[in-house]
Amino acid sequence: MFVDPDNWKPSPGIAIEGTALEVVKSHSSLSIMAGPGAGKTELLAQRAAYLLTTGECPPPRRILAIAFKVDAARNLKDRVEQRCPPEVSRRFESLTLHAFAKRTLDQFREALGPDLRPSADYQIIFPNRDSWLEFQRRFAQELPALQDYNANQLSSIVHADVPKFDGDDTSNEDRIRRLWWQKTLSLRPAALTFDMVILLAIAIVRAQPIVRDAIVATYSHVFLDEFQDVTSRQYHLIRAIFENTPAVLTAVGDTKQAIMGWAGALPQIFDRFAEHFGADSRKLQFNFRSNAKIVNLINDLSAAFWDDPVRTECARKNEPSPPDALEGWLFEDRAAEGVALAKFIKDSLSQNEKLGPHDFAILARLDVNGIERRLAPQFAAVGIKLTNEARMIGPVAIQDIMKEPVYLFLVSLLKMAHGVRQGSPFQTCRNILAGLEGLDISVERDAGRSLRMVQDLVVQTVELTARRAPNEVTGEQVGGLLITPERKQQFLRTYREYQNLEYLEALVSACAVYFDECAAEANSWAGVIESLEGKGAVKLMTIHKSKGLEYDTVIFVEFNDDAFWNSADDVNVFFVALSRARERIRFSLTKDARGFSNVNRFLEKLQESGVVFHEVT
Ligand SMILES: Nc1ncnc2c1ncn2[C@@H]1O[C@H](COP(=O)(O)OP(=O)(O)OP(=O)(O)O)[C@@H](O)[C@H]1O
Repeated sequence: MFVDPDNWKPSPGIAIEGTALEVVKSHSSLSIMAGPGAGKTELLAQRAAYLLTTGECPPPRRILAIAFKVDAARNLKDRVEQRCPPEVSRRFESLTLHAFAKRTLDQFREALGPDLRPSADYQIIFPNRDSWLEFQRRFAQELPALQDYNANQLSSIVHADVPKFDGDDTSNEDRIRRLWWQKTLSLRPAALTFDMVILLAIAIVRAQPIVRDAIVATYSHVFLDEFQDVTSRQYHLIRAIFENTPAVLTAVGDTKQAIMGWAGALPQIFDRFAEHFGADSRKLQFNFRSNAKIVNLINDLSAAFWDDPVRTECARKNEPSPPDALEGWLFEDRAAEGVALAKFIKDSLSQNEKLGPHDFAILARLDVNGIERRLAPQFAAVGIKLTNEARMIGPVAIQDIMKEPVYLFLVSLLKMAHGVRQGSPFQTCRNILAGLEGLDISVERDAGRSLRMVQDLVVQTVELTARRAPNEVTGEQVGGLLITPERKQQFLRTYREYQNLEYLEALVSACAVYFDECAAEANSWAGVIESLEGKGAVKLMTIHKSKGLEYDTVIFVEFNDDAFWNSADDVNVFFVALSRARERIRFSLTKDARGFSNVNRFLEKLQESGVVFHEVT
């Protein structure tokens, strides 16, 4: 049933040799540092496939993959699902640290003493500056010391640790912390920030070794993806559970893509990890993503901006790079820029039939909504759709909706109902359904059952949609048909990230709204499906959202002082954008921008590295 470790092969098209192979097969904890496109995510996916299929992670034990952002968690899960059969990938759990902490609290809440135990229906709150000032104002009489601190300081004090309810308070900070926690925990439902959830999860595993043992017994291996973005509190939870246990940890990251410094990401995290988990470190030296010209540019700029640059080698160096791989454009104003970008993409599409609109990404640091308003009409004028996938529909960004199992389930059924086979909709639908129904499709009887269930659903979808034009069917009808109340309960039980029914319902409504938007613009079901999959549109997103993704052509807009203000993260943000491109990158500047003094250092280095900036009239 298991593959012999010596006969294990990576997935087709993936070359795993040398250090990478050593990492895949490692029995000890390791940290892997590597530059962009070095295959860090792929390496974790291959290691998961290796551990699960060879029995190094034997059933019922599991792999726990923790990422620090929702997108990274989903990316990794998607890759493992693409590379392993469902009965294997089911033992791979990929979730954010927040979701993991919340799950720990939800499962073991009773282990907390009465002073710290929130009500079972607690809500997550996101206090902003005004909330802290309101707290200060309301309780100033009870605790005058509150007035000595500003909003940021109050947040730090409250989240430094769980409060002590016994013994004497030693300081004002202790008293402030205790007051906040008392007030929020005594609300019905209780109100907790995510940091409070993490602190409570730490308190549980510290106080109850049996809980810690249960978690460690579940997971033989732990992956930490995008580890450069971990904060001190998050890292504490990982230590509190896994330090000095047999769990084998694999942390991957790129210190040069650390763009969460503003959110408290820990510097020197890899050194700490080595110290606490005895983890040796490894470096990956190839860039599998970008062509030689782009890799050279990344190397040149790394040498210019960092004291400790690591040169990466282009794994594709024998392939030719396009002559126009790197260019800068300077436009008179934003209106001229919009027209030219639309024309550039339209011309590129007509010159290269292998490209689709979704191979182009427009990246900006900020204000993608404003950029969408500005560019969308100009793109529409030449027949190109632009999707701002960072736009929120209800509580979720479009790009997150697209990765949701609920959404994939709906889209796969629409695809089958309308004969679209690309992307294996049958497998997607059956795997999700098997998970929901608890069926093991490697067993013949369950395989047959899941097949019949899929067929039934396809018939229902055909009945609802086939004889009508897309804009005659609403998203609500599709959602109501396929995501019944019982099905919602199944999703809640199966996908732990769907934390409660309220969230799931908001998500289903968001899917419906997005369906309506796609249907309104398309004149065929194939067109709707293309839009639903984000295929027929050029992508517009923030650089933060582009992390972990890649595109044939990346156009970097608003490269000016509105978006770069000499923050500590500027250089890393710039590198993240640069390294998303496989074939071509464009830097687009407009003379009507506020100014270029903060980005001048990038512009100078780009020109020194051979990027030619044309004035476009
Ligand atoms: N070992 C490999 N052999 C062939 N192709 C690979 C290999 N590893 C990764 N790739 C391909 O290279 C690209 C980049 O891989 P991946 O996204 O895993 O890199 P990463 O290090 O996580 O990138 P980043 O940190 O820049 O987001 C992907 O298209 C992936 O399929």
